[in-house]
Amino acid sequence: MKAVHFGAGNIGRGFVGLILHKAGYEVVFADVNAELIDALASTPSYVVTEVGDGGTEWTVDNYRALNSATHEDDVVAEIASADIVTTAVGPNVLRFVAPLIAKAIEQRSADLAPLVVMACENAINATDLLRIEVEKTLPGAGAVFANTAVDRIVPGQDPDAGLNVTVESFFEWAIESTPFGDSTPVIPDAHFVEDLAPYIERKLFTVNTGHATAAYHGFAAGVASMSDAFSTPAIADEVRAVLAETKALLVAKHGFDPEVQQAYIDKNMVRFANPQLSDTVDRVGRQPLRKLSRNERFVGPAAELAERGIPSDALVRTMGVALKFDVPEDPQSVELQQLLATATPEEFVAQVTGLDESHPLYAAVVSVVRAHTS
Ligand SMILES: NC(=O)c1ccc[n+]([C@@H]2O[C@H](COP(=O)([O-])OP(=O)(O)OC[C@H]3O[C@@H](n4cnc5c(N)ncnc54)[C@H](O)[C@@H]3O)[C@@H](O)[C@H]2O)c1
Ligand SMILES: O=P(O)(O)OC[C@@H](O)[C@@H](O)[C@H](O)[C@H](O)CO
Repeated sequence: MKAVHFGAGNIGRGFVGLILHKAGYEVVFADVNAELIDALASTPSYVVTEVGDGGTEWTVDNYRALNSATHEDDVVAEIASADIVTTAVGPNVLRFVAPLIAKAIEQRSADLAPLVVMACENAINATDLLRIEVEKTLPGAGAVFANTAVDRIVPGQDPDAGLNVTVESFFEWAIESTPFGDSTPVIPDAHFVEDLAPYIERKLFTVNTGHATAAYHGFAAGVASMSDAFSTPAIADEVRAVLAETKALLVAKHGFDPEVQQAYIDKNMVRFANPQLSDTVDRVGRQPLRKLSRNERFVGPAAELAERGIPSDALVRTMGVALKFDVPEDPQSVELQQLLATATPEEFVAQVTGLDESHPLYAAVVSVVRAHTS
């Protein structure tokens, strides 16, 4: 069995690559980072170290690595004969890998089972976004496209770690089952669910909303590490406040038992504060324009709460604090600061959040942007 995985970064090596390896797949990593690909291609194995309860060490081998910028045809040929193709490149990069997947589907022998395509990104229905991009060059692409929700905190790695990755011991990979019919792939560490929407929304609007809230309040308070941010009582209070709001939405929308959702929040508060994970507010707050966009972890739940007449004050307050995120190495942070300096609050809200003035959340968001810029 063979899987081609785009994005040999943190989650690629420390989560998707590991789980597919454990499931018995030969993994072909494809990435545009030449140094990383050269290192993988010349190293027969790397180690994933899990920290936290029940953590262990895994050695990943039986992989190959290809540079998808310089060896596009080779990558296409690998996908054409693979069982599965996965991505962990970031939602904004899916459009760049899609043409390779489209070419591979076109070249694929009719004797093979359909290719399984799964995007493993922090975005709602990321595989659907990938499918739309694939179908721009190959309308009606004949493959199995399955959405997934991936959860494991994999921080930026120590530069001396080489290919080895330190991750938290917790992980969850939920995959929608319906696209597979009766030929679901065997991936023992994943679980297949009929309706992914509650899983992905619970994950994104709890784990990622809470995480980003700590990152932005932490950045504003001059705190660099995520564990320090979570051990600052005022920041932990802000996280609890936003998660109380997203809980109200998840309970109302998906019918989650409030006590079960509260237990999920409490478990995540412990995960977030794991002192053995050296995670930074710069990583967790990265790409603030993506994080402040319409269907993402703040505007998404806040908009739905406003539509239901339920308060979202802590979410909106955090959006205001996110505007302070000023990290010169992060191109979206630079763009955010330029926009704040040049656009009116109304223009900023329309462009960044996609809310229009008739939306019940619009006035509150314009108001925090105005307070920030005046
Ligand atoms: N790190 C985590 O804790 C975590 C957890 C769950 C989900 N995710 C999601 O996984 C995705 C990747 O995150 P990450 O933390 O691993 O980031 P990362 O920066 O460590 O890895 C991304 C990799 O993608 C590669 N890449 C960029 N453009 C590419 C292209 N056109 N073709 C092939 N490869 C390309 C980069 O070179 C890099 O190696 C994101 O969507 C993120 O939200 C991350
Ligand atoms: O990857 P992002 O930029 O969408 O979000 C940053 C972190 O919140 C994220 O990577 C988490 O560590 C991860 O989603 C945990 O499962």
